[in-house]
Amino acid sequence: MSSEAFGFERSSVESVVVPVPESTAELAFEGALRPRSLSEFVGQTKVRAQLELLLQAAALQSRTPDHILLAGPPGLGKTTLAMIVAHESDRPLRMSSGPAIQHAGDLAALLSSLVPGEVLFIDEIHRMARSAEEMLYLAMEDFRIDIMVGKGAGATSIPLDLAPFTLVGATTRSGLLPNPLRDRFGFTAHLEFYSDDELAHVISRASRLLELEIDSESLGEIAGRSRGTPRIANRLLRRVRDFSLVNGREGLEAVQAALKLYDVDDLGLDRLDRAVLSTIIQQFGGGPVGLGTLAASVGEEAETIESVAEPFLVRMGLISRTPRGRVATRKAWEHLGIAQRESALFRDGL
Ligand SMILES: Nc1ncnc2c1ncn2[C@@H]1O[C@H](COP(=O)(O)OP(=O)(O)OP(=O)(O)O)[C@@H](O)[C@H]1O
Repeated sequence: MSSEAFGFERSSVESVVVPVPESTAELAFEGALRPRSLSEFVGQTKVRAQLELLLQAAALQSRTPDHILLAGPPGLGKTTLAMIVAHESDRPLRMSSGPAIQHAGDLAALLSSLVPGEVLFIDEIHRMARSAEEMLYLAMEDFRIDIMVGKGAGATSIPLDLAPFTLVGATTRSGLLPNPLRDRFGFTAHLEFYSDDELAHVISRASRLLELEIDSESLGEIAGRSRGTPRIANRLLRRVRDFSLVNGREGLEAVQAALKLYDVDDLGLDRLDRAVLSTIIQQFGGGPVGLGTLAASVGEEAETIESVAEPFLVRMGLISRTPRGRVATRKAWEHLGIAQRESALFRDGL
């Protein structure tokens, strides 16, 4: 639409600078870098092969692919894979999320408007309302739902046939899904953290798309601090690009300076990770400390700590989850440069 259509002249438009909120810019950046096919999707070799087979089998039998559950920490490519499933099977994609489905009616409206063969992506499916979950069981199994009309003794249920669809659910907390829901997915993909080599590949692909030149040392440095997560790798690349643009500095030295400025340490720990570690060590003598108490002390949601910080800290061997709570390991004390206190836990080998 032209600027004139809005009732002002082009020259006046050009002089107005409308700031784009950072989150919008980040989202656009993320979208631009999303692989569109399984062959462009880096790493997760096993999951890719499993998905490929599932999609090919469905295509050979001219049916909708089985329902797919994608489980794993944030930023590993669940949304990207859902888009790829739709793209590779040449089907339309509808996107929703658990928090947006707070009543069975929300889900009924969504399901009844699907076109035949559509891929329905529900992100954070573990956060869907319980009443909607129950409706989803029948929908996934028989492509049918029962709609309740009226209340109390006079209530009746009217069955409604749905168009066949493929549900792709994503969750960072597969343990929170009730078994009947989990069992109705034909395939569950557990996404793993990426190796540094795979992340270097992700960053090199993103640099090519952004027409940025980057040497292999810098690639390795960003990859090593990306916490096994492509989203973080792309985000750090963006910060490094900004730093180089503004300061006119390039190469490994610029990468290190940029990441230092943004508080990303050499293991890739960010502010939240370090807050979790230092709280366990400094306020709770290294632990054990329960998740709720830890979250309150750090000033974060327990879910954020459990799904965002903890999987990486456990994977790095910086914290252990014990029946009595979270414990900082010897490596965590060393990493924060705090002298260890001899405790029974260390004697137990933690
Ligand atoms: N295997 C991959 N190869 C290349 N890029 C990837 C890959 N996985 C993820 N990415 C990039 O990382 C970004 C984040 O991925 P995505 O949004 O799919 O993660 P997610 O698991 O859905 O995260 P969340 O759980 O927070 O929704 C995307 O922009 C995409 O470009």
